[in-house]
Order: sequence, then C-alpha cells, then structure tokens
Amino acid sequence: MDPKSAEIAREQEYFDRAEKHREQKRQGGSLAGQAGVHPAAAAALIREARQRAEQVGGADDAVAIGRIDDQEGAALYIGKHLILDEESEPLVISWKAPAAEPYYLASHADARNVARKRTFACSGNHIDDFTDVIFASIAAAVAGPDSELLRDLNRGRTGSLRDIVATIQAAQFELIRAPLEQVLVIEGGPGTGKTVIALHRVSWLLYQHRERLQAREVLVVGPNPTFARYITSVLPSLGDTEVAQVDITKLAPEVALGWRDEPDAVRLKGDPRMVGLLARALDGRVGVPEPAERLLVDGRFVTLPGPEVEAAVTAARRLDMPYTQRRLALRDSLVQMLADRGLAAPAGVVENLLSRLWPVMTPGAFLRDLLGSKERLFAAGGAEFTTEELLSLRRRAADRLSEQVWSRHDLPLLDEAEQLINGSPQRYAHIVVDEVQDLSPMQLRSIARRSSTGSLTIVGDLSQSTGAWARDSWAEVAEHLPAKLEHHVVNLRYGYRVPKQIFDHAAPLHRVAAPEAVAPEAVREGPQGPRIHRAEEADRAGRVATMAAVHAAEGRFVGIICAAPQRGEVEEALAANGSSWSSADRGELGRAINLVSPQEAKGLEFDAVIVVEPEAIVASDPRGLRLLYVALTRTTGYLDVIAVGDPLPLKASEPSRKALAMPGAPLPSSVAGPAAQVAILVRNSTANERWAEVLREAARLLERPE
Ligand SMILES: Nc1ncnc2c1ncn2[C@@H]1O[C@H](COP(=O)(O)OP(=O)(O)OP(=O)(O)O)[C@@H](O)[C@H]1O
Repeated sequence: MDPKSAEIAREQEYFDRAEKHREQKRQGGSLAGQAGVHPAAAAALIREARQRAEQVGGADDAVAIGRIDDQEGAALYIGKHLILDEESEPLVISWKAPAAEPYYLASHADARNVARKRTFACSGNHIDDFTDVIFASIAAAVAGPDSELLRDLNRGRTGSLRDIVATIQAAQFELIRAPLEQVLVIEGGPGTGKTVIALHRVSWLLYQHRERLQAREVLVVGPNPTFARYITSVLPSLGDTEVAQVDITKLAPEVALGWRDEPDAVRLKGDPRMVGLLARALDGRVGVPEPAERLLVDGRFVTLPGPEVEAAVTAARRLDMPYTQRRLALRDSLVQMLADRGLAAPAGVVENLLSRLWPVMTPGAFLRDLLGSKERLFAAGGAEFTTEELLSLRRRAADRLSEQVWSRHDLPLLDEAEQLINGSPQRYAHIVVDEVQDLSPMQLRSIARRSSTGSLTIVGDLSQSTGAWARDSWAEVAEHLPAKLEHHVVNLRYGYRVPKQIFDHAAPLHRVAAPEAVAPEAVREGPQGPRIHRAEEADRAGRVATMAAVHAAEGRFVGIICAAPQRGEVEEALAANGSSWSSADRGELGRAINLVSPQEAKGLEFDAVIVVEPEAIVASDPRGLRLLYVALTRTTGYLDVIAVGDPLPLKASEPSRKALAMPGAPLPSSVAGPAAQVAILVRNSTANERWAEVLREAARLLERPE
C-alpha cells in the first residue's frame, strides 16, 4: 500500500469509530418514542428525537470535513456536528466551535499554531481522498484557491444550494462570525458566495448566542418562491431546522395573485408615500355621527347627542393603537355613554352605530375598496400625489373580496394595511434578506417592521439591481431599514461560481451598467469559453432545445434563460424535442432542464446555461444590461448564447414596436398621463373582452377630476 492509501486507511478507521458513536446517539434518540406511555408524550419525544437526529447530522454525511494539527502534533477533527466518545471526549468538534477557527483562518502569513490543515473529500462517510496544506516553515503567502475548494466548485449542481463548511475561505469566515449587533450588508458580484455565507452566518450566530438567540427568532427572506426553495436545505444540513425561511410574498396576508400592474403602478406601489396614503384612507373610513344618534335599548329608543358621540370618535382617532383596537375603545365609550344614562346595555346594542362610525375592516377589503374608488384615492392622496399617479393606482374592484385578484406589488400595501388595522406582525431578533438590491421601500418596510432588535444581515449586489426600484447605492436601501444599530457594508472580492473565461465575456456589461460597483475576480478557469451561436429566427428555438438536450445527456444541470417574448417558442421546441423541463416561474427547479426568466434567475446557478436572445433580455427591463449580466453569470461551467440580434448589446436600445405591445413593457416617456392609461388599457384588452366596457373605462380615464 502506498503511503497516501495507508494514511487514508488510518483516517477511515477514525471516521468509522466516530460514526459508531454518532449512530449510538441517533439510536438513543429514536428509541425515545417507544419509552413514552401517553401518545402525546410519545409524539413530543419523537419530535425531539427527530430534532436531535438533525443536530447529529445525516447518516449519509461524513463525520468530519477536515482536521488541523498544531505545532505540538495534537490533532482536532472538525465536522458539521459535535461527536463525543464513550468518555464524553470530543472525537469531532463543530465547525462553529471557537477551537475550529484556525481551520478557516490559518494562512501562510499567520499560521495560528496550525502546522497542517487537512481537508477530506468523501462520499458519505467514506474517505475518497484528502489534501494537506502545510503551514510550518513556509514563509511566502500563497494566494489563490486551494485544490479542495476547486474540487468542490467543479462539482455538478442540482436544484438546491449546498453547505460549504469544508471549504469556507478566511474572508468569508470573518463575515460569518461578524458581530450580531449590527446591520451587516454583504455585497459582492455574482457567485462571490453572499447567499451561502449569510446562511452559514445564521447557523454560527445561533451557536454562539444560543443563550439569547433561538432559531425561531431568526427569519430568512428571499426574493421569490423559486429562490427560497433553492436555498432551503442549507440550514437544515447545518442542524438548524427551525429557522423560518420564506420568500417576500409571504410577508403579507395570503391572497390570490395574478394581476399584472403597469410599470407606473409598480413603481408607485413601492413608494414610501403610500404609507401616508394608506393611513389617510383608513382614517377616511371613520364615519361622521348624525346630529342625534338613536339607539334601541331594552325596547325603547335612547338618543345620544351627536357632539358627544363625535367627541368619542375624535378621542378614539387620537389613540396610538391599531384601527381594530381603537374601534374597541370607541365601543367602550359608547357603552359608557349609555351607562352614564343608567342603561346597562350589552355591547351588542351599540354594534349598528359602531359599524357605521367605525366599520370592521380587513386589509383585503380596505385595499380593494381604496384601489377601486377614484374618490377614495383622491381623498387620501392629498397634495402628495399627482392626478396621473392616483389614476395609475385605480382598478376595477371585484364584486366579492374572494374574487379579487392581486398583484405582487399589492402585497407590501396589504402588509402595511395589516399593521394599521391589526397591529405588528410576529417579530424576529435577527433577519437575513437576500437579493435585497431590488426591493422597494414598501417591501423594506415590511422587513423592518419584523425586526425586534435592528440586527440584520443584508445580502445583495448593486450591479444586479433591476426592476422598478433598481438601486445605485446602499444608502438608498439603508434609509428604509431599522437605524437602531450601525450599518456596515463589506465587499466580497472573489467570484467562486463563474469561470474566468465566461466572466471576461460578461465584464464589459458590468462596466457600462454598473460602473460604480466593484467587479469580482474569478478564481478558476472553466471547461471552455463561452460559445456564441448566430441564428435565424426560424431555427433559434430548435437549436436551444437541441443544445439543452446535449448538455442534459452529459449529466449537466441546465438553465435556459429567456425573456417573455421567446418563452413560448422555446417551450414548443422543447416539447417537440421530447424534453421535459421545470419552470422556475412556477416555483419549480430541479429537473435536468430548467426554463427561467432572467428576473427569476437571480441567485440561481447551473452547470450549463443557455442565454436566448440577449437583445430581448435587455429590452425587458429599464436596466436591461444588468439583467443580461445576471443571465450570463449563472453558470458554473458552460455558457451558450444564441442570438438573432446582437449577442452582447452594450447599449440599451429603444424598445421595438413588438416589445411595446407586450403587457408590462414600459411606454415611451412621451406617452404620459391619461393617454398612457388609455394606451395600456387598450394594449391589455384581448379580442374577446367586451369592448363597450373598455371604451367606457377609456372615457373615464380621459375625464380628468378637478
Ligand atoms: N468557500 C466556498 N467553498 C465552496 N463553494 C463556495 C464557496 N464560496 C462560494 N461557493 C459556491 O459558489 C457558488 C455561488 O455562491 P452564492 O450563490 O452564495 O453566491 P452569490 O454571491 O449569492 O451569487 P449571486 O450574486 O449570483 O446571488 C455556490 O455554489 C457556492 O456554494
């Protein structure tokens, strides 16, 4: 046996021994259910056992990810979870324990008493190989990634992000363990590890602050359901199963989505001026008493003077409480007025009057009534909004609340209304927000109101910021976040995902679309450079389907990124080719072939990416060059770009007639005001819609209110 194989065999013995102890701990847990006599007690024990098993680590995980030997020759094995022997001595320590720090921080410049760092490559608990870094006596600092990191980065991807405990880099580790009491903004280009670091940071914070920070007090927010699902298994794999992980649409009452807002309305619904508008509109729902209010108590009428009732309403209005609580206060006042007249009326007696003065309100009913009424909008808008703005919010309300279809951009408004009507939602001691660069002020408020401490980890990249609230500076984001604690922005420099040749292809876009942001340095070469395919419109989709099938046949996880105009033809071509695929827009991800819009592709990665018609991607957003940059930086290995037009447009072009005809596309700036409303209305009206209704609505839009 060669020396390395002999060493692997010795290490394997240690791994096997540790695994035996891990299994014993797991078994100890799984018998707990049988020990309980009462079924409820047994269920609780089983639940606890399951949690314990998760904290022990999966049976398929290696017991250790690495080992450090100090200058005196003492070895310390490091894994995802602590494993003790029969004497309760540690066989493996957790990566989060202070003693594990040198594993991540030792460098040739500062060895931290580490003589050797060993990283294991395993299949399950079987050691395939290991690599050593010898620190002793090597003076020169060696830059660049170690071979274990490269091996890990070159592994094929699946539909879910993995933990990186074995290969966390020193700069990343510093962010993972940065103090809890701050707003930490982690910025960095595509694939610098922002997401994965933020998740490891959660695990690390829960471990270090276990006395005062519980998993249930931590919230992780992603930008959409696909992304939330993509990252969801990292924390459980680190033993943290109880952290709430949601996409931002979940921070609002549950409603049926499906309405598409026009760009003006999208922008406005994210505007912080909506806070005042909603508060004024809710106040507008409070009624005015009659000069004399008559109530039927015990079969006879009692009259309450209007001014007295009005004083009670005014007092309730002034209370610093949510609408529903103030309603209860008004009810108490009305009951008291009757009591003052010697009438012991049950609360129900005043209910009719109360419903008129202070109607019961739900966020959905309130917002539907507001957006559906020009009068209500104009009354609440005040001087802060232009006529055009208020009209852009107006839409026909469904007759029944259950039939109302909402847009994604209504959600932060519903959340704001929920706060105004029913008070604060559940709050969290630490919140992580990923892809924060695109969030509107109203969405950021939704997050801020859920923070009990002001401690946040914010993750994003300005060079990937697109949409109605595209940002150019962190200050624009920070002003809507809690200001209780200091804000620190830290930049990650190295790009781990995108191979160098491919990043070089995308880099010119970065320079024109986000000149202020720092571009990452790619740490590795890929299997090949980007391949640019010129196509005719007629054969474009067919070639996409063929390329996807070839990549999939090689076992690669494939992402086809295309804008809305090309989506139909690509779906048809895939179907004609007999390929099955997942659609990220429906929240799915994970088959060999995935079809993704450039917006939904943010944060995701694939072994092979096919970017369809870059010009169409650029045309689909006012910051379209950034969107193309996002699309080109999703690959860990292969990139194909297929284009009838320019494969690398560096200038955002005037939208074509065809693009303008698409619902949701921005109109030229010369078409504004009511004319824009009418243009949008006509564009959105399909042939089978009732034209009389469309024309009536158009006439209504053109008649300007005073
Ligand atoms: N230290 C590391 N060891 C192994 N893999 C790493 C390391 N750092 C980052 N990666 C990998 O690089 C890829 C990109 O990481 P991640 O998705 O967190 O980047 P990001 O900065 O959030 O990217 P984007 O801006 O595109 O959302 C992931 O596959 C991640 O596992």
